[in-house]
Amino acid sequence: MIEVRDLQVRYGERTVARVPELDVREGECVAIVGESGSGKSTTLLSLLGLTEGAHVSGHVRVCGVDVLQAAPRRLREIRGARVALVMQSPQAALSPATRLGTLMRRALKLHGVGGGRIEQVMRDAMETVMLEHRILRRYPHEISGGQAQRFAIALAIALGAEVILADEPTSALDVTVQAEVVGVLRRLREERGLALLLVSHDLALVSTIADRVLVMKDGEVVEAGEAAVVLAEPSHPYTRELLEALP
Ligand SMILES: Nc1ncnc2c1ncn2[C@@H]1O[C@H](COP(=O)(O)OP(=O)(O)OP(=O)(O)O)[C@@H](O)[C@H]1O
Repeated sequence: MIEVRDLQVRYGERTVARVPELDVREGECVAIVGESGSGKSTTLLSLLGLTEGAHVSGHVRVCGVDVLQAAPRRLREIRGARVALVMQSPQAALSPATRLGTLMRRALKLHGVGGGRIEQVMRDAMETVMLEHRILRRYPHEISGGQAQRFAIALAIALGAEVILADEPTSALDVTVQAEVVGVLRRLREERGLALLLVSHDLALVSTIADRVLVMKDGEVVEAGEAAVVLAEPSHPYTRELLEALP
């Protein structure tokens, strides 16, 4: 679903991310970890051609689309519908004066889901993320951070996403709510075969969900491999440092 080779993202003269190789297949979860400023978000955004003002080179294929060569129209087709971006605080991205149900209905219409099917698709998506249907009548400021995160995931599912790119999806949430959101993501990849690329600085979270891990520092991948191996026997001093910093 995601295939990256020799990705390089530059802002002016400065290279902020270099990723030699990154693959995420159906039903897999790969995590990118590293401290603030290490290039994690830049890498994630470059997969959808969203690094405005950057010079991006290499090979990036997402859901069969050659992202760095594709026409804007082709990129818009995968953004949102086939590839969903889930950010740290989705509430900020939701229109404050629009009820959640209206917002989801509009998104579905925009992506061509037929009128008769819309209500059923919405019901199924809300059920999948374990949100009560009545939440759809609320405005974004009337829901909690965990509910907003699950709503963002529900929207992705309703639109038929095959890939979820999640940037620190749980870092604004308290521990029990984090576990709920992670549970939803885990189920989606197991039951629906969604591919999940997760950016996080939280190694405890990563260890519970990721198959593979890329560790980034100063824009470079310093270590990559099976999550269980990297987290149990880190070979790079920086990964050891990250692990030692765990509470
Ligand atoms: N639009 C931009 N113009 C110039 N530099 C940028 C731009 N966006 C990001 N950068 C730089 O790229 C580097 C990597 O940033 P990035 O946001 O990818 O890091 P990160 O690992 O995701 O950090 P965080 O966890 O804080 O989000 C940073 O030094 C940042 O200043």
